[in-house]
Amino acid sequence: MKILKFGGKSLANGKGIETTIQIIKEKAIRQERIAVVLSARGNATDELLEMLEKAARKETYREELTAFKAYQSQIATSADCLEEFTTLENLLQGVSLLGDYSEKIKDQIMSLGEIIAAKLVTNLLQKEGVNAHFTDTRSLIITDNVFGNARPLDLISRKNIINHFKSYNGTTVNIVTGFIGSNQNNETTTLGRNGSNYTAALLANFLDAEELQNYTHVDGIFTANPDLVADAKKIEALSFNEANELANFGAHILHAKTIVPLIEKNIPLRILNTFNSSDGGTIITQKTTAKGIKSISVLDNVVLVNLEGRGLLGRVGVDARIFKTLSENDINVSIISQGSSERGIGLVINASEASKAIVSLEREFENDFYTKDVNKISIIDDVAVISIVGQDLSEFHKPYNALIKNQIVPILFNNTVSGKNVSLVVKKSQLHKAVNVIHGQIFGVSKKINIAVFGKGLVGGTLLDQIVKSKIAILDKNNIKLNVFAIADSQHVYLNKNGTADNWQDTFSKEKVAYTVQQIIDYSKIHHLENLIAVDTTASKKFIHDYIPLVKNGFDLVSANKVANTIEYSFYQELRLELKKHQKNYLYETNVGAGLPLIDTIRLLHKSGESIKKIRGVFSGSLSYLFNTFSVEDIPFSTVLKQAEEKGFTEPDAREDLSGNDVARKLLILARELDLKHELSDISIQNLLPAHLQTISLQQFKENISDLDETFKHIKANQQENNVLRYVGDLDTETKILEVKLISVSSNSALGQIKGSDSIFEIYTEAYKEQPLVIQGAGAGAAVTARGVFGDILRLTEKL
Ligand SMILES: NC(=O)C1=CN([C@@H]2O[C@H](COP(=O)(O)OP(=O)(O)OC[C@H]3O[C@@H](n4cnc5c(N)ncnc54)[C@H](OP(=O)(O)O)[C@@H]3O)[C@@H](O)[C@H]2O)C=CC1
Ligand SMILES: N[C@@H](CC=O)C(=O)O
Repeated sequence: MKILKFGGKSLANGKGIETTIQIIKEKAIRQERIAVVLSARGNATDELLEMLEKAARKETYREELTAFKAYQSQIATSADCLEEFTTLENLLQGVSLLGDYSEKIKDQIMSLGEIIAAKLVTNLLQKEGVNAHFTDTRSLIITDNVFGNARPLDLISRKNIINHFKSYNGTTVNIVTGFIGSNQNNETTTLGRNGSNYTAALLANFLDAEELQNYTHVDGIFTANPDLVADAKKIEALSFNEANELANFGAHILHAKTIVPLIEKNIPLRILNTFNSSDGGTIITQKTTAKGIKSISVLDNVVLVNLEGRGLLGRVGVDARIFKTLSENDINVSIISQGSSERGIGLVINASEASKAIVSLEREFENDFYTKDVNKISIIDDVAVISIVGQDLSEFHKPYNALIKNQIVPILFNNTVSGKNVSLVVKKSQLHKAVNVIHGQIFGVSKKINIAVFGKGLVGGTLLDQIVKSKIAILDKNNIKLNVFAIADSQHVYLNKNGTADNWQDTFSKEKVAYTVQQIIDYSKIHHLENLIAVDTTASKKFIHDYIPLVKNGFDLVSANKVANTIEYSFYQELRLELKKHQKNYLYETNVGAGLPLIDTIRLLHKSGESIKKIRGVFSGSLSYLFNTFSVEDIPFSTVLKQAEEKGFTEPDAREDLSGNDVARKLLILARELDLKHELSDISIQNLLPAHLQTISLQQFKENISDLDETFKHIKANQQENNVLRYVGDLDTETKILEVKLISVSSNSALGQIKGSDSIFEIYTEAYKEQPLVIQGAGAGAAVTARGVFGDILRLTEKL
């Protein structure tokens, strides 16, 4: 025989009840031997409780009662539930008159949900030609007198069930009320939390069933709650021991008491989805998988009780008093944590028992308050427990580090000595994000990186296209899901927590909204986005002031914008202090040499103690292109400048290049990498712009760029033969002189031979004294720069 158990959602009006009837009917037609245990339908249990509470408060419950009756009789009007409805009315009336109720009355009312469900389903099945028999467990499962959480008396209940199933056998399908029983005085009792599952497990045990099939509204047991973790995966099989661990830590389908009767007789439990009959569900047996399973479960209706006191140190019996008090008040403790200093103890209990716990503990420790041995008993109520079942401490550093990187600092953590289980208490507001971070780390399903791109111009736009093109390959190869949740320009943002579409330009123009950076930060919080990166592909002097707020709110930074590294040194320092404080990273490899690996190389040499004496070369890709081309071709300077702009080599305002400012910024960035505390004003800069072009608007400048032609024609003509023009930077760490200027060099020299938009950096160090270390290559351009920014993002993903 198989025991089938259907939960409330499977029995709700509409698709639920229709599918359930179909499943039972098909099995009956195939002459499978089955018995069916039912919960109350839909939200009946909650509705009954609500009506009871209202009646006890002497409030009207009429509307709810009418709705309850209408809902319950909607599917089978001919079914005779009149008796139950009348009983319900009478009981509620009595409670309303008294303004109170006993646990006994409560059990009578709560039992009606299951009785009505079993009567209606029996009726529907009979109409379909199934030989269904309504089986009221109040006459079979005999319990003790603990109303609300009654314990079945094994021998008599077993005998009753066996006898009943002997009488009603063959083609009979017994439709059994879950959750309820009666005491030896024939008074209705209920079996407490998970009561219907418990009834099904008892039946399976008493009848030596070959399997218990628990029909729910989910496909089985998952690696985490799919409502919280989109990447959660179904677990195909697990052992009773593992199920027990999960049961203890929030997997509601698997209450420990429902597993014990199955373990006793080695009866497999299969969790199935009524609404997805093709899925095989999760099977739970004695067999342990070689690797062991891992699953994350959550308890979010808990509080943390904290008992603190200096006088607790070394005192014998304090813990015993705490637990005695709690147990006398029927309060279950799920997690305990005590420091070796013994100055405090933290306990996790059910939220509903918080007040009771505080009152009873305060009473117990009343004298200790006077003697000041105990100074505080407090409750932290906005907490949740995340348990990683199947996890021991040997690999716990991975999820733990990931939590810290995401600014989630667990309030408490605890592991089991035997078995594998680590539990963390976190703030409830951080629960969603924390579960996703842990899940990503443990299952390596894919690490989701949530990216906000500020600046969607030449570089930012190219970066977004590169991400669109490569994200699937990165997911396949590196298990990293790049999720661009925000794209912003100076005025608008397009936000989507699930990532922007591949045609991001269209979506941006259709769905953009005005924004502040704080709103983007808030959005990331509301949607619990983890592993946050803010990418700055603007040239904005304003946006860099949002770096610190972003860092404080959990963002790592990647920037192509040089401004943050080149404004006053005090900001440079402050930013780094905040980064350190919040354990965040800031990568800006493209600040000097676009996609060339320059900053990393300099940093590595410097860190390793190699003394860098001098860095010189052509730092600017755009100026390189300008002078490489202008020196060898007979065309006006303004024409080459336009070409450089069109090729994306220049700054958004090319005067940043021609003024020498951009090269100076690069020099300053390198100097600061070498711990020189220079300011931009310390650099000697040769400005190539005539005064009248410096102060006009960008538009006016573009209209007047031919004003540059005569000057540069003259400079070019006044060189020695075979010489070419190069705009160079020179950083001398010994003299501490930093200068950028236009020079004329032999076309045969190293500087004279560079082509296109190539930058060249000659690095002179202790080891590279005579022959410098040379890094050369494209020093500007949207594609190489975006690739460099992308490289920084990927480098960060390894750290997250
Ligand atoms: N080109 C190259 O070879 C290299 C460039 N870089 C750097 O890359 C950066 C981007 O250059 P590029 O793409 O050419 O510039 P663009 O002018 O093409 O694009 C700049 C983008 O930034 C946006 N923006 C401006 N201010 C803000 C703000 N406060 N908040 C959000 N977005 C803002 C602009 O929006 P809006 O249109 O609304 O103004 C625009 O979308 C620069 O800092 C540059 O120095 C670095 C290395 C090499
Ligand atoms: N305008 C800059 C672009 C990169 O920083 C340059 O030409 O190097």
